[in-house]
Parts: sequence; structure tokens; C-alpha cells
Amino acid sequence: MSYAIKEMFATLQGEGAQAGRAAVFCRFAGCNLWSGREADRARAVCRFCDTDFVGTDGQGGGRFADAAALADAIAATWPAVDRTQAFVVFTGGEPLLQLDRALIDAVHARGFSIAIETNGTLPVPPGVDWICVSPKAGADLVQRSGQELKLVYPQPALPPDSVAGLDFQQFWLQPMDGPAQGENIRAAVAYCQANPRWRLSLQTHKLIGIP
Ligand SMILES: C[S@@+](CC[C@H](N)C(=O)[O-])C[C@H]1O[C@@H](n2cnc3c(N)ncnc32)[C@H](O)[C@@H]1O
Ligand SMILES: Nc1nc2[nH]cc(C(=O)O)c2c(=O)[nH]1
Ligand code: SF4
Ligand SMILES: [Mg+2]
Repeated sequence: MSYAIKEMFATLQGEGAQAGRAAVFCRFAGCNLWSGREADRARAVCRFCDTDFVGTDGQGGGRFADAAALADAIAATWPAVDRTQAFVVFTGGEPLLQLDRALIDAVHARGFSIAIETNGTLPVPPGVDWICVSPKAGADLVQRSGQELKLVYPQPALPPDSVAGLDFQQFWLQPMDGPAQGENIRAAVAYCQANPRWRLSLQTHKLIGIP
């Protein structure tokens, strides 16, 4: 199968439990909860997205003919000589529209540990080493287990309590970026203080101006 990639770049994971870790980000094109067009945002299921995932025109993006071609490009993007910590984050868009066993195996064969950022509406195939699910109000949650659950906050129709019983090791609240960001940060801090099972995830890459 071929893969449509919006962009691919080396950076640090900015969010959640792995924040600060060197990573290759591989951003798949397309999502099942929004077309990515601003004209459709107001009637999308997911309306607060901070990401351009349309097309294949970003840095390091393109169409990759097969798993070996994409895995080679990921390996070539890893920034360090030391490959023992090689780490790729599959994101998007929604990576589970395209990520398959062939790609997981090809990336593992090149020595990478694999993380995924997903909205949880599709099952994660076996072999992914670190599953981060970020559930969305109004979308059915299919992937109900993993390493971290990262809830963008607030989503009035999806309170933290409603997902706190799922089978994850860690629970994160990530303040929604947008016009109310300041207020959302304050509300998330207050929620974490009152409910210590939840931790605050800041989007640290935005704070320091890296991708
Ligand atoms: C762009 S999404 C791509 C992966 C997948 N579609 C998902 O939603 O998890 C990557 C991460 O950014 C989060 N995110 C998207 N828009 C955001 C916003 N406005 N503020 C804070 N986090 C946001 C998502 O919830 C997800 O955890
Ligand atoms: N540095 C950095 N960390 C991230 N963590 C999750 C991201 C995403 O868009 O999925 C992201 C991103 O876009 N950049
Ligand atoms: S599900 Fe993820 S990629 Fe899709 S619109 Fe929402 S935040 Fe953006
Ligand atoms: Mg992002």
C-alpha cells in the first residue's frame, strides 16, 4: 500500500509523557473527523484542530510507494548518530487511516520505537510501542486502552470523568489552544489540582518555537 504524508521532520515530542524526547514526526495526510478545510470546520466533528494535514506538500512530505520507502525516509530523518533511542511519532491528521502492519514492521526493522497520536476512533494495530489516545466529543471511542490518554480540555460534552476509568497508564489534560487558551490553561490547572489522577500537558514545542 502507498502512504500520503503531509510532512516529516525531526523535533522533540512536545506533549504528554514523552515530552522532551527526540523524535521523528511523521504526519499522515487526512482525518476522519474534519476535512481540514476551514470552510468545513464549523460543522466538523472535531472543530478545534491546530494542524494543517491537507495534502502532501509539507517539509519531508510526499507520496511513498510502499512501507520500505517510507521507513527509509523516516530513518534518514533521525537527527542523531546514536540510533539506540530512535523514536518515531505517527500523527496526522489521523494516522490510523493509513498506518498498517507492513509499516510498523519496516520501521521496527530500522531500529525505531513507535509512538502514535490518535483520536481513538479506529483500532491501533499490534506492534505500536506507545499509544496516546486523544478522544473527541461526538466521536465513538474504539481504542480504549494504551499508555496515555490525553484529553484536550475543555470539551463540555466529554468531561474527564467520563474517560477516567479507561485502561491507560497516565491521564493528561491538554488545554485547548485557540482564542480562550488562557482561560483553558487556568481551568485545566484547577482541574488537575482537584483531581490529582490528571496531569497537565502543555504543548511545549509551541512555547519554544520548534515544530
Ligand atoms: C493534530 S492531532 C493528530 C492526531 C489525532 N488525529 C488526534 O486527534 O489525536 C495531535 C494532538 O493535538 C491535539 N490537539 C489538536 N488541536 C488542539 C488544540 N487546539 N489545542 C490543544 N491540543 C490540540 C490532539 O488532541 C492530539 O492530541
Ligand atoms: N513537537 C511536537 N510535538 C507534538 N506532539 C504531538 C504533536 C502532533 O501534532 O501530533 C506534536 C507536534 O506537532 N510537534
Ligand atoms: S481528530 Fe486530530 S487531526 Fe483530526 S481534526 Fe481532530 S485534532 Fe485534528
Ligand atoms: Mg501538533
